[in-house]
Amino acid sequence: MAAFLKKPLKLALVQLASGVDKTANLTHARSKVLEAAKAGAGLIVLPECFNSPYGTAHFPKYAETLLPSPPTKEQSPSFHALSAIAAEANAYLVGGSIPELEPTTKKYYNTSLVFSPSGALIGTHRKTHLFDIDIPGKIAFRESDVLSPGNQLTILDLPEYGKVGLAICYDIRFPEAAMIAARKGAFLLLYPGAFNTTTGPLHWELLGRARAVDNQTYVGMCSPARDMDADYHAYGHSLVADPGAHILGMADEKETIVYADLDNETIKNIRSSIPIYTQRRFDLYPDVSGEN
Ligand SMILES: O=C(O)CCC(=O)C(=O)O
Repeated sequence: MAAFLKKPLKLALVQLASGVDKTANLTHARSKVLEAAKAGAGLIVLPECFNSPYGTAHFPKYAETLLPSPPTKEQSPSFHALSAIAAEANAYLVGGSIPELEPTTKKYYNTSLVFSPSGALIGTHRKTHLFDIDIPGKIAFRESDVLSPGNQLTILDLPEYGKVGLAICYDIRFPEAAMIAARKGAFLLLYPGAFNTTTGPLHWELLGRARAVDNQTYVGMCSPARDMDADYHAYGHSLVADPGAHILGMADEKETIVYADLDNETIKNIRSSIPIYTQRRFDLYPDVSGEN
């Protein structure tokens, strides 16, 4: 069986406590990422909207311009901060997400930026499924009032380790993209995400373990810490599930770093004991084969 994960990897999910001050948030993110790197993490993840409050009212105020790439420091302080932090940490860094303003179309996106240990941009993901829900009496949210959806699935290639599927928060509810990333050889599916105190207890862990068991890959979900002074209360509970859907580590709602050691053996073992990879009937469902 092919090695999906070329060598063991320590993953770190930084459940960051952020406030309204972007510069302070970036400085704080740096210290937590360096802490994770010092603990041996080779891949470090920040949450969705890690340097701003989460919410439609906040997206335009905090949006940065990323195109044409590379942006100037004035256009995107977060791009430059993340690049420098990745290089200083000497680790892969997933800059959870930031609100992005596309300068030509004037559209806003919820965009993740990924940097290599040398500080080079190696991938971006614009959230493809926007968080538009209405649970009467509980929570109504319409990202699409402000944001536009991205139109591409994202699979990162980390040369030393292997492939990682990347998507953002509500994207996790759509198993098709996860399945395609797994079929293309991803060992890990990563979701920076800010669930809330209604859907979080109901679905957060369930969805993480479901994507893991569907695909027999590792899954990492990285939330902001909960801020009761903010208008949106993130669920927290950043977690890592293994390819057998065991929880390797999970936070509560406070700021912390969740670590997990990932290896190829675990993927191989689960795939040989429950061999759904060789039992699939793509003749019955060719459109989810990942071959298209
Ligand atoms: O799917 C959910 O319940 C929450 C999603 C969310 O908070 C988001 O996409 O930002």
